[in-house]
Amino acid sequence: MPNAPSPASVLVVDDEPDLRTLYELTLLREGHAVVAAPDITQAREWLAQQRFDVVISDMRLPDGLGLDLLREIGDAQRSEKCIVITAYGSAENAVESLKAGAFDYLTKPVDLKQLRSAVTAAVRSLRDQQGGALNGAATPGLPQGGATGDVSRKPEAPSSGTQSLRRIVGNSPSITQIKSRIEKVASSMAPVLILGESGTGKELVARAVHDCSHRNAGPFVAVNCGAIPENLIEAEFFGARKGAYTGATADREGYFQAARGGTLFLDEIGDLPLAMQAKLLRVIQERRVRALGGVQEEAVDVRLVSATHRDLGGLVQSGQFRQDLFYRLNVIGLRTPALRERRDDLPMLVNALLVRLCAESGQNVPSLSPRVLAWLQSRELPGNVRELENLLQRALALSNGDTLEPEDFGESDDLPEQPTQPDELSPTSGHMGASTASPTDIPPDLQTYLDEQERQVLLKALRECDFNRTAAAARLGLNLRQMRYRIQRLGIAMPSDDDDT
Ligand SMILES: Nc1ncnc2c1ncn2[C@@H]1O[C@H](COP(=O)(O)OP(=O)(O)OP(=O)(O)O)[C@@H](O)[C@H]1O
Repeated sequence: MPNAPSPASVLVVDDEPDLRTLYELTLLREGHAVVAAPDITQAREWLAQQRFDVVISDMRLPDGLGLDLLREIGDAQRSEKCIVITAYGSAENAVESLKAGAFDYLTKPVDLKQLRSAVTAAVRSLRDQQGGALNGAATPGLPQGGATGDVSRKPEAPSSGTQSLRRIVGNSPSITQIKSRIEKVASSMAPVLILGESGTGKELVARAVHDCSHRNAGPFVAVNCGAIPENLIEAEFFGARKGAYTGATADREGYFQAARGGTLFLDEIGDLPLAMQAKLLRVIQERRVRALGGVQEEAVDVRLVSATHRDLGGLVQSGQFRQDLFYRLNVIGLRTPALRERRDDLPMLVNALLVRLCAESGQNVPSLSPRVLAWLQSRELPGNVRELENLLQRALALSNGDTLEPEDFGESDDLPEQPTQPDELSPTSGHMGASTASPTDIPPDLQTYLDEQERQVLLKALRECDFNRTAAAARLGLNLRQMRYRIQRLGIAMPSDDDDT
């Protein structure tokens, strides 16, 4: 991605006069307007007078920590993007700064190229949040003394980000929460670790983090750490020079180089061999990589997002995963919920997956027999959304009508009995029409609509009572006989015929 810097106002805080001058000159040469302070007290004075785009602060200052300044800026809900400079090897400070809201950190001795690109990235992120408008404070020539707009508003995701977030289907609190976390954390450089069972959408979330960030015009490189042969892993990650190993007939880039200016998604990070974990840690600490067989190191400008379905904390305990790497990767933690934790999202997910699958295969979207939904609701689906997607794909392939029936799923053993009541949604009502119709819509078939509502309520009660009919009946103010009758009439599949399973 081209790094054309947009002029910005920068405050540099460092107690070493030579370094201060070096940073100032470097940034002035980029066209930024720079002021400098030797300590926190003077930095506060500058901040009281005007708003900056970026604040670069050393961690250790004569009258306090750069982290304190960072926290003050955060507490005051100011818009400045902060970059903290930490001593080499002080991983804790860097992680703490990112957790406290720093946009990025640099390690001493500061590489000037990295300084320039960190500032450019910070300015771009700020401009994205401000809707791309270069306002008054962005113009060099300080002081401005004015506000740069409403800093407390939520950063708005760029349009690719909005689309990416829309792809994460669901209305349950856990999904709403993860989407708003993605928007919040996207703008910084802090590493993100996504934990969740297989098929819960970890890659979707990783992509949304990238698409919502100012790096979205850069590449998103996804790597499955468990799928690379151990002897090739270093070359795959860091690149290799010609002749570095048998078969390396030309220089080649690694994932880190390919993701330059963008995001590197390390999927199944729990499967990374220990030797490679040490090398990855070094790259994160030093922000530089050296290709296999290469002499020179090169700076990397990559945001890391990792994911695993494994219990990473447990792997740390058993010595299979380095604690220091875990700490580095887990600056921001996100958790994708299992499908069983958000059963109410199932109709919406089925709907969205059917639309997507049919669009991909050029099919018309079929209607869905309500028995299908009841059947799906009663299944455990340990493979989560991916399993649901596979089931629907198979049903689409097997079905030869306009309506998907449980029989199309090819697993007749545990299918509910065909109810005697007409329970099919008319194709004109659209698939899922009855279950998703809002109460203010007039349903095309009142009985079907009411049955579907009743089915949803019964299923919810049954699930909450672990499919114990007696308990679920009590919750609903019914007796057991009434409950059994309704279960049978609505064709709800139960895990067992026993009343008190
Ligand atoms: N919330 C969701 N909304 C829509 N589709 C989803 C959602 N979650 C997952 N999917 C779909 O399910 C499939 C699996 O998702 P994804 O690959 O992101 O899961 P994962 O957690 O990374 O799985 P694994 O751990 O096995 O790699 C994809 O086709 C994805 O589009």
